[in-house]
Amino acid sequence: MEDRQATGGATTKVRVNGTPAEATLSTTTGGCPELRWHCAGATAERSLSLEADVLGAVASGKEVVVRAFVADDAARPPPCAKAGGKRRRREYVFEMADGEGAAAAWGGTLRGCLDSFGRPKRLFVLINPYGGKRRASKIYEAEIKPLLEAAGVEVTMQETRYRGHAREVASSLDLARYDGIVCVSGDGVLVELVNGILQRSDWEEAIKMPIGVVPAGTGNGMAKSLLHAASETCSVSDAVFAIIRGHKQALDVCTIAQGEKIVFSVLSTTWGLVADVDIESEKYRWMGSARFDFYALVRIMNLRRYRGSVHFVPAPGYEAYGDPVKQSETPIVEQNGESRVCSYQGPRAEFQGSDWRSIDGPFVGVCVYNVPWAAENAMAAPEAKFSDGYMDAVILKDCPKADLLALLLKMSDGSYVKSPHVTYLKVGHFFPVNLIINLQQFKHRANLLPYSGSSVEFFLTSLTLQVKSFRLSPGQLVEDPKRGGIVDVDGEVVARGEGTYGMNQDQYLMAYGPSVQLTVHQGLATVYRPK
Ligand SMILES: Nc1ncnc2c1ncn2[C@@H]1O[C@H](COP(=O)(O)OP(=O)(O)OP(=O)(O)O)[C@@H](O)[C@H]1O
Repeated sequence: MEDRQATGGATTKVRVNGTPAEATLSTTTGGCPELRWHCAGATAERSLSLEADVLGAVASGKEVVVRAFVADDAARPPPCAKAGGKRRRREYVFEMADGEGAAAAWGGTLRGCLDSFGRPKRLFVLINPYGGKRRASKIYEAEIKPLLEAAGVEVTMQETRYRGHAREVASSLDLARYDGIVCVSGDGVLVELVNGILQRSDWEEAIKMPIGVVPAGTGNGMAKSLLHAASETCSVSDAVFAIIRGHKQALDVCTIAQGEKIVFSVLSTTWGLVADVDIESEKYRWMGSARFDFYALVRIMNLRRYRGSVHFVPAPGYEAYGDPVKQSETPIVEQNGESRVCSYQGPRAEFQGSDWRSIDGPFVGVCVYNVPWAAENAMAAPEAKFSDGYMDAVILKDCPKADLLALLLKMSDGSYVKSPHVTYLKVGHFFPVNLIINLQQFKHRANLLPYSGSSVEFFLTSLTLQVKSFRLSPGQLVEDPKRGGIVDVDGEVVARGEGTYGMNQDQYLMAYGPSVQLTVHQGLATVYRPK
């Protein structure tokens, strides 16, 4: 009888938080299990979707405690009503009129249901206490830990102690002990994590580990992109709830290589205005995310234009952009990672025979994006998709300052890409497997490009060897030919020219000059998404 009630949706007498009610636990309603109850004297029925509203449940004696995370406490029509607004934790205590046996049956059914959703049970949580306004540890204690505890998730927590620590941890973590890894940070720790995983000898298995991002940094572009795509707010609690629910999303990973030097990217590669703002605004970190707006204004008022050119193989539908490149000038690039077999080296790619197009500078900036949001308040690439195997390129040529200021104001909803000053395209092409790319030959050709003593090249490939390519040949400032720019990958400087801010502070991974090759591996990584 009790079992039938639990699984078949029959109604049973209960007290809900002390109020007499009739309740139904239905696990069969259109594949969307739910808990409904009608309190005596109430006009409306209440309901909880186990998948979308419930964190966890425990039975004890005659009671079943259901821990929920819901938008409001008002009645919502079943089944599986969509919650809206800010979610809060609620606890509902169901005291079963039929006693302990009924409570145990409900408890078992609820746990069985929640288990069937494939939610993570053991998480490794990385916290960057230095990121953003340096509040990540407090946010963890106040907002994240209580939600994970309510969901019964076993947590191993580690604070990052220095730059590069997340990468080190990811490169040696015993992944068999966890169902997922969570970054409580900005995008920087996420990128380090992906890089650390891909440098492991077991990278092929390791990169399947789902990664969660909780916004606690300055930029938070990945968290915003994931939450916005599901019409959720970019809040800590919504991000944590998404991780608890355990839905997954494939994510493209770009490999950027210069000879033996390799870095992996999940967000963006930028050169010119955006890179300058990202890197040079570091000195205003205390402002929080306002530093980007403030410093963008400074840079627009003192606008820099960079000589250079871009070459690309357009995705279907974007073939009309730029000028055709003669077949004889098409770059041929070689990639040979076979000598280094112990970590991920990026997919093989070939671009021979592609219909290359080109755009010549000077440029205010050139950006290539993997996800729509570059930061919480900047929708840089509105058409970008998480795992389409394409990169979205935004090219900004010379533009009056007043128009640039207007564009800045339109960054928040992505409408800036409609400006006549902005060229927005997807770059891509399809190629067969097993290709050989002659990097040396390409380097030679790069020297023939206008303005380019230097050349940076991006090649984008998918797992199924859909190949997309974009070549950037960054040159010197128009206003100061002795001064170069910055090539920024996911917020880190990978190459910088002479005379740039912060020059000589660090060893940079790549030289501002020789070719860099970028490939996209379609859907290589996995992230938690809201639904
Ligand atoms: N304890 C620490 N001390 C100093 N730096 C750290 C520490 N832990 C992590 N980092 C570094 O902080 C950098 C920024 O991290 P994160 O992205 O989480 O924050 P953020 O505020 O969004 O930063 P950014 O604005 O650079 O994106 C990362 O490159 C990371 O390596």
